[in-house]
Amino acid sequence: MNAIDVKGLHKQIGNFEIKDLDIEIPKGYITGMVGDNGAGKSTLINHFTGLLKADRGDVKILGSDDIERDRENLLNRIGMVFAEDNFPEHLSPAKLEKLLTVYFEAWDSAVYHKYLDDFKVPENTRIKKLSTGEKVKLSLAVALSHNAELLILDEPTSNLAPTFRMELLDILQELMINEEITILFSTHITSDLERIADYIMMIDDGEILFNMEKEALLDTYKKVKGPKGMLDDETNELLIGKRDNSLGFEAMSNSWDTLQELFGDKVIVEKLSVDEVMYFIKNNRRDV
Ligand SMILES: Nc1ncnc2c1ncn2[C@@H]1O[C@H](COP(=O)(O)OP(=O)(O)OP(=O)(O)O)[C@@H](O)[C@H]1O
Repeated sequence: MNAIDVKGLHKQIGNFEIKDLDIEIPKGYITGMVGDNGAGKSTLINHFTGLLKADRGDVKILGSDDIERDRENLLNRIGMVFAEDNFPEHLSPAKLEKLLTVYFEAWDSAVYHKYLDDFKVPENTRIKKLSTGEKVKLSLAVALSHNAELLILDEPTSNLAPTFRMELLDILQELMINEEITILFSTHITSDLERIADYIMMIDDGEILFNMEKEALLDTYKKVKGPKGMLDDETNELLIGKRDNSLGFEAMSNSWDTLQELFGDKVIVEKLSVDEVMYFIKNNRRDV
């Protein structure tokens, strides 16, 4: 069962194009979305929240294939955090709650105040006076206080201090254990993904380069390094995004075991980081 199902999504904005994407975000898991600046992460997310409408293709969220028609119901069931929030700046978090209780059917005041307290967000200070990080924390408190089934977080951690980032990742993980919830979050901080994501999706220039279960990704693909002159045309074909350096080459490969059989100790096989996966895949695109 998928929380988000996208088929053939196409969108042209100026010179940028989201190119006929098929995406499945499975229910009950954390999916992390990565990609360079301008890759299309926010544009894609805006289609999930109804802020943008596709030129063509289908977007199905929490069973609804008509976001406009079901907007109110969906916004109750989706918790959202964006890098910039749209809360009325003249209100304090305490006053804001009066609006939110009207808006969200399943608003939980006790949970909201608990998060404000835990996150050390001053309840009676006007939002415009809050620091950037405090505003993100306020958005998170709101997103976590209306019993949302799906959390969509667009770079939630980028403005947060490392200690709170860790705290937030723990909170998100705990939510997964205690409740049937789905989380999609975009980030540039790949160590956050390594820590909590079940699936990793990479977007580049409006295309999905991969969307895979993290453990399967890191078990299937490994970093391989070897000396100069070791490879022929055939073994070269087993490598993804190869880069040569003064000592030899390094690349990513899902045929690392074959290379090990062929070359024994001459080839070094190591675990990849998510950053390295992205690096080699981008290299491969450049080479093709
Ligand atoms: N309203 C718009 N008009 C023209 N171009 C736009 C508009 N909105 C977005 N774009 C372009 O679409 C591309 C994708 O932008 P998007 O914000 O989705 O990227 P992103 O992956 O979220 O980037 P970042 O990591 O920097 O936040 C960019 O090239 C951006 O300039």
